Amino acid sequence: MTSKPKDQTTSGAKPASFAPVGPLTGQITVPGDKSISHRSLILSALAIGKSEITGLLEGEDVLATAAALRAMGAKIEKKDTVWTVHGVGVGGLLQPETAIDLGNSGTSVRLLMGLVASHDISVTFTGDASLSKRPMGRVIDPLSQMGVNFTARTSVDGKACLPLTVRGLCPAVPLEYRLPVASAQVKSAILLAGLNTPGVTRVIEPVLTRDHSETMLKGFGADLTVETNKEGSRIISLIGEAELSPQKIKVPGDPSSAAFPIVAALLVPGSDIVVENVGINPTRAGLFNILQQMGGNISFKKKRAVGGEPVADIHVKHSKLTGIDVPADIAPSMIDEFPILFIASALADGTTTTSGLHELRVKESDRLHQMATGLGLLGVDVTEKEDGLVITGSGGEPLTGGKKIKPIETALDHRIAMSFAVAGLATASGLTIDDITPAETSFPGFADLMKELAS
Ligand SMILES: O=C(O)C1=C[C@@H](OP(=O)(O)O)[C@@H](O)[C@H](O)C1
Ligand SMILES: C=C(OP(=O)(O)O)C(=O)O
Repeated sequence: MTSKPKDQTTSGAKPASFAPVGPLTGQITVPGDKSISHRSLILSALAIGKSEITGLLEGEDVLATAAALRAMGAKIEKKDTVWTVHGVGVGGLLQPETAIDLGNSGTSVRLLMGLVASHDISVTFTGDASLSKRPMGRVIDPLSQMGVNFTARTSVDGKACLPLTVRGLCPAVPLEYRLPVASAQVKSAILLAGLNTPGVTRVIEPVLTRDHSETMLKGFGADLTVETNKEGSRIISLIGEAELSPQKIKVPGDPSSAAFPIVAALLVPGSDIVVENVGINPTRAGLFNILQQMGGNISFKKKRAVGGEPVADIHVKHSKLTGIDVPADIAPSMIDEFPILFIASALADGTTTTSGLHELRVKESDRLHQMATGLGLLGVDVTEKEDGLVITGSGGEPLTGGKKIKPIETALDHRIAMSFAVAGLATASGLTIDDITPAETSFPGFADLMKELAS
């Protein structure tokens, strides 16, 4: 089982202060990609035989996925730097003995709901205060159409939420499903359910989202094809009752984690850093593109492929940034990077507008609201709209919030915590966030790494 979930009322929250530092310099690496790490463990657990994973993100979210898979029969262990997974084969998951606690991790719960849906087992999932508020109907709806049965708690606003129980069906009914929301988690849940389902499971994706599941399913030997129809939608077809063969996987550094030191280096005068071995898959690299358009001096060195994913060393120098209109259609390729983009925008010259970001309201926190509130405390000119923020930046002048203001609330959200940690470097006299511990979900060692860059 996972460690005890953090809860806002009883947690061991650790406030932390971040203040201006000298130039950031040096070469660093960031922890492994979270999305690829979850999928590496899940697909390895379904292969027959031993897979080996290096570079796995050892953050709380991924460790929660590992614990869940162990509870369903996979043997997962770490020796030196290598994780080995002895898979049970597609269809071979066992009934866990107790409920599975997935802590703060939306990806874990949504992907695992799909995974267990086509097994003849019944699994109860729980999570922390943040995960328990997030909508699960988006996964329950398609999987129910496959004949799977769910019981979920209904939230006060009528949403299906954790705790929930999935009663899997084997064989499930194959599904053709058009995604009503741009979500790689929903797409992946359906494809994972399709692995143990006879016939063809098909997902129609009108808006491209991160494509790691498709790439990795093919890499493990699944019969999966992707076509684009006349309207430009992707049609992903998977032939079920698949046999997956074990793999050796190298997980690249997470672009969503690299985003924090990269924006910090853009903001702190005199900085010059290289973040090595970062994934630059176009379905994930929207932030880098936007920062370049804002005037960020960001260049990609030694571009190469690692395990089917494009990777580069990213060189960043301090830059004067200019506000821009961020097109709504770039959102899926930088969906987790908006909090840190808002910090960059708060220091840019001119106004940055964002739109089409309803999804940000149902992440680990309501990210539009948390960011607008925190930026407001720092004296930033920010307007919260229904689907985005409008921010007029300081033109590089330090933000005026200081130690006198109350701690910025992070609401169990790692990206909010790390974004305001970076903002602290660009204040006149520092700031305090109410809890740095959420960073452990995706970026263990975040605060130490930032200190290392400043020393
Ligand atoms: O599939 C994934 O690994 C993820 C998909 C995204 O969520 P949505 O599918 O809800 O957009 C993203 O926000 C999350 O951090 C990871
Ligand atoms: C939204 C995120 O993750 P998850 O949905 O897995 O909790 C994130 O990492 O920003």
